[in-house]
Amino acid sequence: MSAPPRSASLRQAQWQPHVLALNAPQGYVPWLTEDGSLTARLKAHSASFRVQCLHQRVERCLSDEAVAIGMHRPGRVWEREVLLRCDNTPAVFAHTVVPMSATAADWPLFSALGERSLGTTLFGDPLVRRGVLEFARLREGHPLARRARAALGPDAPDAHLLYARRCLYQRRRGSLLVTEVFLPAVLELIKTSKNKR
Ligand SMILES: C=C(O[C@@H]1C=C(C(=O)O)C=C[C@H]1O)C(=O)O
Repeated sequence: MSAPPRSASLRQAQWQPHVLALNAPQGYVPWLTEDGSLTARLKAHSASFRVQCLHQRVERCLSDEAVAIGMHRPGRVWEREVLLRCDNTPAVFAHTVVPMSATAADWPLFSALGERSLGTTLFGDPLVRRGVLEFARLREGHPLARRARAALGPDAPDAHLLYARRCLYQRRRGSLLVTEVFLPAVLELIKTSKNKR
């Protein structure tokens, strides 16, 4: 099978289950592999936490997430993108997609989340099944790297390698894929949290 054209490979990340393969900065690993809610961890490491909802609308899913959410090819999904802000500094850019086949019975709270954290609806719901975490380094050309930088505006860091993780959640007959892109500010949170010990 011929390799995808170079532009296609730039738009796709190599998602894998082994965080150590990323060679991420040491401080990142416990955050990337956080088993609980990332919201809870961010709240514990900051004086104020806010979910800034960038949009929630129907979009076409990314080429490297279609199969993960059970679609044969990229198609229409509900897409939610947010910045998680710690002490008003963006720490995580999060991108969530839900196939249009899902019903309100599958994800009853998703459509009206607004600036409440998605995590508060996923963790603690006995019907939600969480899949395995996958990890990737996002190249500058990856759509989520581009969107994260666009969301940061003039404060966007220089061409940093962005480390990301994603996880598939299932509830009744619905799937929901959450991808979290760790912004360089998380490293500052990690350093300050270490200094507080
Ligand atoms: C899944 C969680 O929810 C967080 C909040 C999100 C949102 O509000 O859209 C998206 C991703 C997460 O970082 C979590 O807290 O672990």
